Amino acid sequence: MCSFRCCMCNYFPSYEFELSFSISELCMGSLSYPSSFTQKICAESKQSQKTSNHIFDLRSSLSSVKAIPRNIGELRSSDKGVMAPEGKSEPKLVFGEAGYVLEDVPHFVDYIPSLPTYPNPLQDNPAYSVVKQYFVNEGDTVAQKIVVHKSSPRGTHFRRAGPRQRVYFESDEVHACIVTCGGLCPGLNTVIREIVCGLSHMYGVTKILGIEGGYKGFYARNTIPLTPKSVNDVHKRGGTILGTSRGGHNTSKIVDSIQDRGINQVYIIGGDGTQKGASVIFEEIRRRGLKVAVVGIPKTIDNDIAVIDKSFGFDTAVEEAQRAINAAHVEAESIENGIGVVKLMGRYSGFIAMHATLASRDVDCCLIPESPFYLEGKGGLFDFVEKRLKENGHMVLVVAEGAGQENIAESMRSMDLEDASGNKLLLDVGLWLSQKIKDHFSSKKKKMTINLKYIDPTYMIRAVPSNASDNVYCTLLAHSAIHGAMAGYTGFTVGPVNGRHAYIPFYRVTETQNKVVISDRMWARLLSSTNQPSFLCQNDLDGGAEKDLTASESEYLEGENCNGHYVQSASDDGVKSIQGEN
Ligand SMILES: Nc1ncnc2c1ncn2[C@@H]1O[C@H](COP(=O)(O)OP(=O)(O)OP(=O)(O)O)[C@@H](O)[C@H]1O
Ligand SMILES: O=P(O)(O)OC[C@H]1O[C@](O)(CO)[C@@H](O)[C@@H]1O
Ligand SMILES: [Mg+2]
Repeated sequence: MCSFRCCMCNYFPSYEFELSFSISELCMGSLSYPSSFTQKICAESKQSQKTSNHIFDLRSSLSSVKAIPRNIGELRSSDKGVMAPEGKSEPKLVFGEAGYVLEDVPHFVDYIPSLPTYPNPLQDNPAYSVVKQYFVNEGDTVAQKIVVHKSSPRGTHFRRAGPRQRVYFESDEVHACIVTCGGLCPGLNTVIREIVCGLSHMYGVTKILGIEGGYKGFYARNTIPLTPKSVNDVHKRGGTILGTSRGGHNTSKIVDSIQDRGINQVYIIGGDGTQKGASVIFEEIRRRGLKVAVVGIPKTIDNDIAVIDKSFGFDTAVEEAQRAINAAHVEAESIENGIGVVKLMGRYSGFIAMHATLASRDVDCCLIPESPFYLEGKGGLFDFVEKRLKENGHMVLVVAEGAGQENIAESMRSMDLEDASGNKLLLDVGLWLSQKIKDHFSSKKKKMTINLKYIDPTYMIRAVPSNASDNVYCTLLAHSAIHGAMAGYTGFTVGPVNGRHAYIPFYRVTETQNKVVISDRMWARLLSSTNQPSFLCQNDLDGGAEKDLTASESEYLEGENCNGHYVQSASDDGVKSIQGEN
């Protein structure tokens, strides 16, 4: 016998359901396929003249599932979770009323039946026991889209992050590890610190290992024991105390190492590549049937991770960029026809450059990868530089490192090199642009004296410690990650969606990258603040036909998004769903 509560309306049947289905149906099909188990339950509720269309969340009643007198030993190997034919687990979708969809994250019970649960030790923690309703309701979900119309479907939701009433680990059973991968980012040490302190102070965990040097550290480097004492002031330092790397993701060696060391919670901090790696590790762990939670904490200075509002360290980087822009401005305005050029990070997206420009107000022109630009001719960059110099006597130009890569490749031999993770190595747009501007103004035709200073603070803006607001954000991320792992969730990335922390399945944050949408209001704000040309209609300005946009150019023009970025939805119709707020 087992009882359920509807996760939409809290409907709680006054009778208990006879469990006429097998435990494998329960563990496999129910949450993923509403057409199977959920409908079965709804049919039961109809029979008893109760309201229909309830969505029953089995998690809330899994402790009672344990008590079902069916033998777990009956499980066949095919019962170990919902696996797609190629061995990859399928998305867990729960459908509700009015177009509600929950894109749920995996849970141990999906592939390990009959796990015991324990009361959450937080209920006895003096710091938390005073908090009214500290535990989140099992059915709480976070909407991906918050700007809606009367008739809009309710749309995609993610499971709300936070502590649960019951946990799937006893404190002394937990053996956690933390690894940092990819490039540096302000706040890495804060996240490490808060995972260690959170596990220790909230859940009484004592065994926490740091994996040195990124993914390859699992099988090729030493580990460091981490304690609240050893990480006490690491948040004051930039970088990562664990070290990081690119490349070296050997799934079976990594999972062997996890298994051999008896690790059962893996916290993986990194960008899109890292989250892809974490997803593969999760799949292998699930295939082996291990009770190991794999949790991703999204990190990237570029702020291009899909679904989440913002990545940690981004604010710090934008703030640090102000120092370089200020220096460029001081240099430029102190000399006749002074031009300050500042290169900022942003491999495929221009968020840092866009925000740093908007924050500064000293910038005359911002160039980003999403907005192609041209140098010569009417409406081109040279024209604009000359105009600004004539108007103001100086100018500041901010360029994201990924901008204008096609222009550079056209004028010099591109070598198409990649780093160890397969990311394209960029040509130095700052140097190239500075040289082009110098050449243009010193040409016989122009003969205009300019004084150009090129500042390249790219690594400086990501090597600093995180600022106060990023520190708070890192704490929330770490805590949400811990609560999720303790509650038995796995295979997820944690992050804020419209301000609420949520558990997001790996595939949603890795299937696409956020980009600045140049037809959006945020980019329009930048254009109106700098009063720079949009560089979109060279042919128009030259009196020719409208410029044919390439596929990638038109992608950046699609949709309206007030935060200036798009997220491609996983919906079948392929329509881009826009997240953001005014
Ligand atoms: N598709 C993938 N499958 C498995 N592992 C991957 C994949 N892509 C990247 N990785 C691994 O993830 C780690 C980090 O990847 P990458 O160097 O691309 O940085 P990132 O996490 O994207 O961070 P950032 O680019 O913001 O610095 C590397 O060790 C790399 O081998
Ligand atoms: O650390 P590396 O390998 O030099 O890579 C630099 C890249 O990493 C990032 O900081 C994050 O992806 C990018 O902005 C930059 O292009
Ligand atoms: Mg990356």
